[in-house]
Amino acid sequence: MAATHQPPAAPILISFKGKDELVDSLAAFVAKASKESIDKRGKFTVAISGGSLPKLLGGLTKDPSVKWNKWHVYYVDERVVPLDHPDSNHKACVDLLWSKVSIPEDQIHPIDDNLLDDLEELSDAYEKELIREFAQKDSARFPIFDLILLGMGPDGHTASLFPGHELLSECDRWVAYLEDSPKPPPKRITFTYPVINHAARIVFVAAGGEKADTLKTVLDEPEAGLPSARVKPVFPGQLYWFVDDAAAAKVEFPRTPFKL
Ligand SMILES: O=C(O)[C@H](O)[C@@H](O)[C@H](O)[C@H](O)COP(=O)(O)O
Repeated sequence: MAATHQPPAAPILISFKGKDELVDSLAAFVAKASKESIDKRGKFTVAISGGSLPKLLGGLTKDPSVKWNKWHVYYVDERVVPLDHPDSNHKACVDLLWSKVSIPEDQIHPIDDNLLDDLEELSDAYEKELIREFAQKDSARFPIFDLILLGMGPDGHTASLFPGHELLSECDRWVAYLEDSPKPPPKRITFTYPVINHAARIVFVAAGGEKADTLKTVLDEPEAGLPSARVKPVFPGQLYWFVDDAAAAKVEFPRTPFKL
């Protein structure tokens, strides 16, 4: 189809004075994305990474307009630990987000923590969760999430896709595993680039001066190929960067004013 041959749209960089402004605007953006999807298709499919992201999404839980019962939630990457372990991304999201809102339990999709001893099975099982949600109604080769939310590590990694790792070139699987993550814990599963890049909207969220050098490299020198710079939405998807001024301090890439 002609549409898929279009080059990816340029990222949209939005920088906020401080974290509070970032949190409020991110909440408003996600609430709007959720409303648009629910109005159009009756549901909102979203995938979330770990790290500081669940906390930065906290503003959403105060928005009474969000129809949580239409949300279908997945994890972009997950640490291979029990679901009640302090390192679990699911646990962080439950504690900071899902325990405060009313998403039906069967619409929140954590990893199967009966399979922690077999990473191949664990990642296959998670891939099957995605197939159940996405593959029945259309024969698309990859899932198309309404929204994927990502963080970025100081080495430029995103999800559990790390610099120099062989998973950077994984193009067939939807969900892959690794046992050698440089960021602890070492065992993780992760969406691959094709899944991330097929989302309708991809939003990176990064705050704090310790991300300034990496953000500059990702946005001003994408050819350096850091994992976060390899996130390039397939047309007509759109990539956004929601950052604070501290993270954007060194970036020359043009900012776009925030508007809903
Ligand atoms: O589970 C994880 O470790 C991640 O999904 C990872 O990719 C994270 O999003 C970044 O490392 C940013 O983490 P911070 O937001 O905490 O810097």
